Amino acid sequence: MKKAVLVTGANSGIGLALCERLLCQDAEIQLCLACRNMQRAEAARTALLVSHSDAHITLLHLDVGSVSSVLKAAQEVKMRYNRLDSLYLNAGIMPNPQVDIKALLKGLFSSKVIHMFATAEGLLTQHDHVNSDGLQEVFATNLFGHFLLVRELEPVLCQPGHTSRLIWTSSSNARRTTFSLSDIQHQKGAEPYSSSKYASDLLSLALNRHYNDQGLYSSVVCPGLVMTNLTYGILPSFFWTLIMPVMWLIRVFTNTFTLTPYNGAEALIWLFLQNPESLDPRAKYHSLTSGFGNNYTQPRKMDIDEDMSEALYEQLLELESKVRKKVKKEEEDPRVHEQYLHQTE
Ligand SMILES: NC(=O)C1=CN([C@@H]2O[C@H](COP(=O)(O)OP(=O)(O)OC[C@H]3O[C@@H](n4cnc5c(N)ncnc54)[C@H](OP(=O)(O)O)[C@@H]3O)[C@@H](O)[C@H]2O)C=CC1
Ligand SMILES: CC(C)CCC[C@@H](C)[C@H]1CC[C@H]2C3=C(CC[C@]12C)[C@@]1(C)CCC(=O)C[C@@H]1CC3
Repeated sequence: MKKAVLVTGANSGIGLALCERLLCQDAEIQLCLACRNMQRAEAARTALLVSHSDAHITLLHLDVGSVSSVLKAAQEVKMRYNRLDSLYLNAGIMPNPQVDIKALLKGLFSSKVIHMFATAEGLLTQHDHVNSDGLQEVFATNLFGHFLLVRELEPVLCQPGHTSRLIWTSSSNARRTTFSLSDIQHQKGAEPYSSSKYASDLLSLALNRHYNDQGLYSSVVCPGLVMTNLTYGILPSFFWTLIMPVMWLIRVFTNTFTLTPYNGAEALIWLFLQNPESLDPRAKYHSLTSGFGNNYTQPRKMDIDEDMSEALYEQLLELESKVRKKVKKEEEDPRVHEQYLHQTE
């Protein structure tokens, strides 16, 4: 039976490299690229077909940061597939990032320099905003849209007698101190990216608790520091190219500077090849690249606890029920959405 695999944010960076590597692993898979921009999705499909001309690759329009788009895309997936074997929750954003140069210089001369390069702790802030659903954009894209997608796809992910897997692209930037159960959308702080990634670590644990008995398993991955559109939004690409030799040197000490999307996709591919039942729900699987350029995957325990993950899960269920009610009302009377937008302004 051909495996069906769906990848969100598949048109560039780690998502696209993952698709390429999945096709190298198993040329028979039915691969679905779920993207918000269909032109970029088509370009990615064309690029993949150059090296895998017989591959079965379909496109799906999905803006994971929009509730209505997620619901529509999920309907489409349920029509196309009886079962999904793997769902990669990879799409992600880091809007308006700012590097704290002072903290970077200070960190360079401290004993925590390696930790700083591996996690970016204390180095990065972002400016987030409210989207048209009235949600914080980073939370909506990196976490909530994906949560809603999983919930909607339950019938194709939880098939009797089969196991399916969810694989979240999290980050080493995920930090407990940036996340709060009293502000899960991170409306108040300046580190929405870190908060959303920490929330995905917590959510993965909760999903395992609630869905393992239905054959659905969830894991989280850290791809390391990878040169993609996301990192080119932090510093311009010419700067990264200029300091590439410095980064190769840093890689000798941390192994987390995977640098290329191919290397960054290592743990995502490794998980695809494992029996999901054998995986540790409390581990984050890191893509690592040695100083000699060899790739490997390493599980590391996450700083998460069951109570916090359950509390987040309950809040997400509540929010899900609210947005579903709103969508239903809007379907009945489109003016409700306009009123709602005025209220959130
Ligand atoms: N690069 C790095 O160093 C690291 C990245 N990550 C994570 O890896 C994942 C992939 O990012 P990366 O490859 O680096 O960056 P890219 O910007 O190259 O890829 C992000 C992908 O997500 C898509 N995307 C963004 N917003 C949406 C949306 N609303 N709906 C659908 N798709 C969307 C983008 O589409 P579009 O082209 O239309 O913008 C793009 O395809 C992210 O979750 C990121 O947080 C984690 C750790 C380190
Ligand atoms: C000499 C250079 C290596 C200086 C670069 C300093 C910083 C811009 C980077 C150091 C650690 C990096 C990092 C990320 C972004 C760029 C750095 C802050 C991420 C936050 C990118 C997205 C992630 O999910 C995790 C990365 C951790 C490390």
